Amino acid sequence: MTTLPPPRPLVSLRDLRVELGGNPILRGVTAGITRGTITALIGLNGSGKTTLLRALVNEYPHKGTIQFHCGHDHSQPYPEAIGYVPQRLTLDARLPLTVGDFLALTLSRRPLFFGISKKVAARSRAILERVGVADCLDRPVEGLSGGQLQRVLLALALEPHPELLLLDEPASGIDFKDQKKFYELISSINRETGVTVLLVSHDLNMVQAHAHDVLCLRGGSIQCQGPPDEILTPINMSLVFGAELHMFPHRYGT
Ligand SMILES: Nc1ncnc2c1ncn2[C@@H]1O[C@H](COP(=O)(O)OP(=O)(O)OP(=O)(O)O)[C@@H](O)[C@H]1O
Repeated sequence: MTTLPPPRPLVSLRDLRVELGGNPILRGVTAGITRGTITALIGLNGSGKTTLLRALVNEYPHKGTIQFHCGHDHSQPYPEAIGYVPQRLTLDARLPLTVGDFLALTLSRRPLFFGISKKVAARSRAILERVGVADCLDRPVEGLSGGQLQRVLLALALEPHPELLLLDEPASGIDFKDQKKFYELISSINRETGVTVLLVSHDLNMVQAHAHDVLCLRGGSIQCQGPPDEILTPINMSLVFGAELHMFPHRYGT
């Protein structure tokens, strides 16, 4: 019988604590995020999921340890090896940016008033093609649907080659059909590039179908962690959500 090597964590959290406004939000989180997998972070509203993601990108000061097992320097204000798709993006409608302008602001090292170089325009088109929204390049960001905007943000988060992709409820506000497609896209990017994904989700069906590992937060502490089949049980879910939930095996048609 062959013994499988133990999973290698990309990130180890040890006794991670975050206080916001004088209140303890994360209360000693110890967990590992396995390299190359999709880990779903679940829990009630206010349990600290976004706070955990923000601590990972140094947006919130923390106590305890966040250790990245890779060669990159993660002490920078916003580590380059991390891609982030926020829960929501509030844009000022008075600033009519096209998707191309929006991407160029991040991809280009020169001010937008000098125009967009051919290289940046080609790169923008290529990264939009990768997530299936190349036709949005010349459209105003404000006019995009929720699903299109999330794909544009995902395209940006994948630049240039993150080791860790943080997705904060990336499919909230998207209709069921586009949600399913969005999760499938994330799965295929994870398979093709090997990027490690930490994904906040309230959709337990999608978590069961696409995550390799589930991390459950309750009141700022880890309630349980493990593969979906072991974690998404009625007993665990009543501990995490305080409500009786029954999961049924996923049967998506192709
Ligand atoms: N800047 C802040 N100052 C003070 N308290 C904050 C701040 N940001 C968040 N909180 C509080 O921290 C707690 C955790 O918030 P967080 O956004 O991490 O929860 P969440 O699990 O992501 O919730 P949701 O599912 O609703 O997005 C909440 O009680 C929230 O009110």
